Amino acid sequence: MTGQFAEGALVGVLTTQPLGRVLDYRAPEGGCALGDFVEVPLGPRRVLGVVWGGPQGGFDPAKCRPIGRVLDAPPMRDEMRAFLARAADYTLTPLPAMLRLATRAPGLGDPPATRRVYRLGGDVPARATEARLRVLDVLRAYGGAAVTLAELLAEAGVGASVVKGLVKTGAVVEEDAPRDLPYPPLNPDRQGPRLMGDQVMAGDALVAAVAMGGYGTTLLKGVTGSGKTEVYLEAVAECLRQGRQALVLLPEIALTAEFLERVEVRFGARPAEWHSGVTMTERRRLWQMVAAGQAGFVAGARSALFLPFRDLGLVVVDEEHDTSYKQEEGVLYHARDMAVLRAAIAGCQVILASATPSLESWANAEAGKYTRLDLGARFGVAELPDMRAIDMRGEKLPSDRWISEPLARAVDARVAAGEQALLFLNRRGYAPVTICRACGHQVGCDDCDARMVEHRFLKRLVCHQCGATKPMPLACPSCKVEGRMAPVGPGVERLAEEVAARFPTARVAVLSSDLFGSARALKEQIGAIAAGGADIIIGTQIVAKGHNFPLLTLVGVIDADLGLQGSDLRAAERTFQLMRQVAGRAGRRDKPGVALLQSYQPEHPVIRAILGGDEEAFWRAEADERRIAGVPPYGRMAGIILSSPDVAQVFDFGAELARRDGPLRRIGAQVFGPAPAPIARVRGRHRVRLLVKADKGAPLQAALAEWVAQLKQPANLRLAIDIDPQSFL
Ligand SMILES: Nc1ncnc2c1ncn2[C@@H]1O[C@H](COP(=O)(O)OP(=O)(O)OP(=O)(O)O)[C@@H](O)[C@H]1O
Ligand SMILES: [Zn+2]
Repeated sequence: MTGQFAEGALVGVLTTQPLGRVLDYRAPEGGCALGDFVEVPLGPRRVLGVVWGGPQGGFDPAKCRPIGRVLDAPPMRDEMRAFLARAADYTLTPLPAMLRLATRAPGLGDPPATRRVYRLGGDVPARATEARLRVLDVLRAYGGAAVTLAELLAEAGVGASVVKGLVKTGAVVEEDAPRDLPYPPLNPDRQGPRLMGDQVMAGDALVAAVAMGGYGTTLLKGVTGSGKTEVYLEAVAECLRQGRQALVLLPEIALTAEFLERVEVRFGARPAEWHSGVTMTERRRLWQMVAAGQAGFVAGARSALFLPFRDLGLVVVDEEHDTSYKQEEGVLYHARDMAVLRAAIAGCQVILASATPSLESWANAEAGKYTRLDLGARFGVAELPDMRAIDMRGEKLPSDRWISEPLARAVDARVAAGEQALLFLNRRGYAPVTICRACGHQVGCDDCDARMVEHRFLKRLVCHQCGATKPMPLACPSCKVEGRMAPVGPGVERLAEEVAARFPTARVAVLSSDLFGSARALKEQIGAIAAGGADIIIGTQIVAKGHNFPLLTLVGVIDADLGLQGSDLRAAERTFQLMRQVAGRAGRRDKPGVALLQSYQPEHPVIRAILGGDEEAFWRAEADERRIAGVPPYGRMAGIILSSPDVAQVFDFGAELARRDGPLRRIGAQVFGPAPAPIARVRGRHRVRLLVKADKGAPLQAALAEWVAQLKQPANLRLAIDIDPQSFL
């Protein structure tokens, strides 16, 4: 049988250690097979690996050590190995780093067993100390889910004795639960909402594609509130009927309960969840069940793409334009692109859903590579919001106020009518800049080339680059004059002050990722707002991401010009997407909605396009510009980010790279730079960027690999290659 290695035979093992190559070992007693998860000795340690193929050679066979043991986990399938290898090639990532993404669950090889877990009991403790209440709060937040002691202690911030005390009183139940229970099955044949209008045709087309099997990508473009979710859930239903597995990627799965609830209504059970907020116990269970084919439907963050599906039949990338699909640290990959790659290898369907697709996907549909389905109207009686600009040049606001009179009056009217208004400002914290009124000094981060942002809620200044914080200085750090430090510009916290003063009787909620201790708390707040728990919502971009606030009828954008500054090639596209998404939160039920955009340049072509609503015209114009400039999606790019504590070294290395551009020139590619990165220093490391541009068909990765391999990197210099960069910071 292929893939079987008899005891003592040489085999190649890929480990998760950063060694850059596959190592040879001897098959253990009983032999091993291709794809087996194994534990191998590496120096004094034992590390996780996968049997990757035959021996690599180049080692003294006499010195090859035997594999420690074959783990009791379903072997990695050929398809997954091919996916990791292709993704590694595409992103120029070493394979061990890819394998780490695919093994992010604890205790992979542990035999099925029980573990001690804790959950809420019935009794109320007689003595309710603050620590005890915290424990109960955490357990309540997890609903019925069981939690390990370590997780419980960490989340509640208490000692083990507190939990043990609660177990004695009966308020907390301690039990041995079997690990890795299968997920409740979903019933695809339950009656879902009946599709209407355009939805019928789109749903039928998607169901047919899934039923036929094989690879294909569909761009499901539907205006906000058109029911894209209901439509793609029909494709999920068909996938489940076929007995295959479906994966839905969502940008903020940790934040929204609504999606899970809708799935439960449709299929009678919730999907399995995979994201950073999921407990380790649940992660392990999900990983195992996905591999065993006993989790039919997974809803997850981008990293769910690396789960070991046994029979993947459908991948949905919801809000496919969302910038969070690009991982900007560690392995630099775009989940949308990797979803398409994975599906092509697995032979399954992909649905990219959005009201405002990325230009990449739009162009792929234009070129006929993707099928395109359109939902042109909102579901039911709901209509798209009326969008208008408020010309801020005529408003003459004092420097510490940001809400214009027309917007304030509109808010008043909505609140008086018992409806909700959303004020959108994409800036966390209280004020983006703290300045000394005596000397003009702006408070910066000690380790980064960035200004510190005041967060009044935290009572600290925070660096949004490295996370460092410091107290607000009383005296200016530069001129030492006291009492003259002042905030400049608005963040959501400062806007909340203005709102409280201007609308004293309204109930105000601020939604910003940093104002909540956990994703769970933020999720609860979003649910409470949807249920009518606030009159005025102030939010950063997290409110733009696919939430349904049924009572919301007015969206006010505080600064519609914010994203238009800067030279990012996607500035226009991003602003267009964000504005139309935020506006799309208004008027999703029976009452019509309005979106008011405060702008100092209402005649700017992008603002005009946003208001005009002719989306196809906008994409066509944007596409033409990019085509002429030869930039993505009509040309290829790679960003090279060099960083080092030594500023001269990093510039010298960059200059040397630029000089030795032979491998790039051979494929007709050009290199620009080196230039200081827009954020020229982070965590004490100086950052320099180069940009490589090539024609669409050019073999960019191979040339890049050859190019950077010409130079030996100094030990303290880091080089990252960002294929198809989304960020240029
Ligand atoms: N066929 C239908 N029957 C009943 N309700 C529907 C139907 N289609 C859509 N809806 C409802 O309309 C609302 C909007 O649908 P949905 O959230 O799927 O839209 P969307 O296109 O994903 O919007 P967005 O892009 O703004 O996130 C939801 O409350 C949904 O339950
Ligand atoms: Zn910093």
